[in-house]
Amino acid sequence: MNDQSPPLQAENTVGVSAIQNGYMSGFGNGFETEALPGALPLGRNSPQKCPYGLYAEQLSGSPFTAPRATNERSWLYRIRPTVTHWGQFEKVDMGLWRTAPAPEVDVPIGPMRWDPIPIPAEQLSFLQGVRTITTAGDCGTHAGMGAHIYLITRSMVDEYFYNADGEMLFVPQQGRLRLWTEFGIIDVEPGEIAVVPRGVKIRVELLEGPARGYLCENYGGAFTLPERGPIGANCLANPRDFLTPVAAFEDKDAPSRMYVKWGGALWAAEMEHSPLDVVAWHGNYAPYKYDLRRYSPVGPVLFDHADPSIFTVLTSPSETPGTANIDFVIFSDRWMVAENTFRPPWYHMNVMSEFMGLVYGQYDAKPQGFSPGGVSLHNTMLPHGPDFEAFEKASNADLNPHKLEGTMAFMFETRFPQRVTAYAAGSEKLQKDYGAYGHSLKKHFNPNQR
Ligand SMILES: O=C(O)Cc1cc(O)ccc1O
Ligand SMILES: [Fe+2]
Repeated sequence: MNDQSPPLQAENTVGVSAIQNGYMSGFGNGFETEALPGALPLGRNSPQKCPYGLYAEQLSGSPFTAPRATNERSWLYRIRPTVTHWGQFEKVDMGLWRTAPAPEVDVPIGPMRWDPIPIPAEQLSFLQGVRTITTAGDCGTHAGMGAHIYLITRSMVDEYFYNADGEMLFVPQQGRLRLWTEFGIIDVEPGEIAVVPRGVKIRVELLEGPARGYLCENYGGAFTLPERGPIGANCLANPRDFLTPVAAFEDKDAPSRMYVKWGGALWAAEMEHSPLDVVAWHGNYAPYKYDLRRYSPVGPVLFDHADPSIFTVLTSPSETPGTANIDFVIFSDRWMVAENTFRPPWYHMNVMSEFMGLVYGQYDAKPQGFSPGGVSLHNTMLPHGPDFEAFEKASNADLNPHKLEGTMAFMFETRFPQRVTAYAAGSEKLQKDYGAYGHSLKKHFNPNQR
């Protein structure tokens, strides 16, 4: 190796190479991976006998007949097919997890904001620790979302779960998780996200805790990368930065519990072995993770503030072009350079509804009161924008290039109005006076001075 060769990574590249031990790089690729040599049948999906005495099972995330661009399925070669895991299911308590439609309380006609929900000392597994803040659309028609906070203080042990109601986008805010999935192992921490497609079995282990984060349960079209249009072939979220785990399996016989969220209810059955028994798999329907700090934002380089859609990481499309079921949008480190421009978000009203969270740092439209771990909700066609402090500061600031640093806010934006749960409406963390933040904005109008 030549001593003069450039460093492998640019100065501001985060972490190590995309191809890390245990992950494969790319978004929506047709992957193939095996945890035992030769476990993957060659040249066909369903041989008369699979290697190692495995069972073949197809997991279809899209209708069989979906166009190629949206057709998603994987073939799993497992110790036992999922039907063998199937015991006597009983409905169990869902805790504070809610599913749309959930018209529990009247939704206030105003902005809402919550301080971070504290993580209790009590033992909470992932399933016990989900607290729904809002629901939108109708899970039964595969439209809309649930927006949740998760609080985790213990690992799931011999407990497994899959969600038939939607795919799950994890946005960790505190603590590290290991998602043991049928497809392999994903470690995820604040600054990263993980997506578990509908129907994929998992066990959530707490690597470093306690943990808190946001969870978007997407009842609609699977998250995909947004079109880049005139931006071209690069920037925003680049496909190579998405990481899907290599196959890993448990051959474990032990009294276990299988939980399934199905039709808005939680069901549980006893079983005698781990369902994370997939020795090899191939296909394009699989969980993945992504480091949000790899996102390459594109924005106004001369003047004005662009629509937040330029910061879309993933989008869940609806049947209507351009009308997302959900957009997952981030506000991450970036330079603000626009001349003669009010640089923070403008005042606006939006037909889409906006659920926001903060992973770390400060959000420029709300420098105070919106804390990491907190939530804000700006519902369909309700006015919002910078608070007094943000407005006065931005309208009087020197417009030198300025870097917003150490910040990671995000938005789950959906085409549907969001309903607040009884839990969220009754939470003592709901900021009672937030709805009136607009009142402190001053009148500056002077007809005699342009
Ligand atoms: O309301 C918000 O804070 C989110 C948001 C940010 C932005 O830059 C433009 C529009 C928008 O809704
Ligand atoms: Fe907004």
